[in-house]
Amino acid sequence: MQETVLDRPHAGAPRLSAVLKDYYELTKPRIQVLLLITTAGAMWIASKGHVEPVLLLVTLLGGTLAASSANVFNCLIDRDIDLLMERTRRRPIPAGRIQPLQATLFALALGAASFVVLALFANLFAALLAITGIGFYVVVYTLWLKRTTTQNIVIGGAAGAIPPLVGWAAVTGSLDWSAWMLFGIIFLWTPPHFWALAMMIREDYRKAGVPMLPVVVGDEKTARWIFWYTLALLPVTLALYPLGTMGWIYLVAASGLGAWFLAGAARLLRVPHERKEARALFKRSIFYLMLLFVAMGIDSILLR
Ligand code: HEM
Ligand SMILES: CC(C)=CCC/C(C)=C/CC/C(C)=C/COP(=O)(O)OP(=O)(O)O
Repeated sequence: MQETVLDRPHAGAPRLSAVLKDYYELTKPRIQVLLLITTAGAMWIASKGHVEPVLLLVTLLGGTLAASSANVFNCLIDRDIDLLMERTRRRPIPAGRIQPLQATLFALALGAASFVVLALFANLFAALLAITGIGFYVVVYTLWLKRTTTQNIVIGGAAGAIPPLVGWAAVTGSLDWSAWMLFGIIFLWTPPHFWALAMMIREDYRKAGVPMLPVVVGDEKTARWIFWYTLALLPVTLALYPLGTMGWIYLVAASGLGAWFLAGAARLLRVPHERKEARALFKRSIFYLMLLFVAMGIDSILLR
């Protein structure tokens, strides 16, 4: 039987809660949790375990607003390819629930709010770093590299590595070697994180014409690159101990977690066509980074 408007009393005007949910969804909230953990971890290290609670809260708020702005711009620019992919076609803009103009205004407002919050309550340097993160993710990754090269996420991944710099700068007003090591950790972590996901949904990217590595070079070569990046990541994580940034608690955690992550990459190397194994590594990448930064926080609280 044909459904009528009477069957759906709110069909004409969407409920406010549904509209708010759509705007919330545009900010890609699930990714933000890990971005916040990396920002907070950096703040704990930079303050040697004594982070000021108000500064922590305003920096996390400013960081969330910045990442939200970046993600809304990404949803806006990528609405054509998002419509072609199963994973993303129900997002608010391709599904027609939010108009491009509304999304543009929302993204601009979020970016401006992040700048004001960080500049007023943390410092100008942190605010400028967050704006750089938005600019890099939107212009360098989304507008330029994503559709043109298999190295899109290697270079574009630098944007995702900026949140710990924001956290560090909020505490100290500057950046030192330790801060750049945190940047390096996320930079090297991003290819295994993302290529595992891209292997899972390679056909989606092929359909949308996005040159993600598995689409262009296949599963075997991608699994090899994942393994090499994971291997390169481990010495960088461990270097925080001899550099004196972190203590033995972190060293033990980083060694164990590193071995676990590398074992996952090695398993995928053996069965590169197994979607299940790629999914397992993608999940492992998220737990890995989360626990690594939690270990940094615990180490700085207990040993400093
Ligand atoms: C250029 C760099 C990156 C790319 C291309 C990338 C790509 C992706 C994609 C496409 C997804 C699936 C998202 C979805 O379906 O909603 C995802 C999930 C995720 N990403 Fe990344 N990512 C990058 C960097 C990062 C960074 C730096 C973090 C945090 C530190 C991060 C954290 C996450 C988390 C937590 C999820 C899982 C979300 C869920 O639970 O569904 N990603 N990533
Ligand atoms: C300091 C600051 C504001 C930094 C920005 C950090 C940031 C927003 C990182 C996000 C990384 C990410 C999820 C990329 C996915 O993009 P995609 O277009 O490949 O994903 P999609 O296919 O799910 O849209």
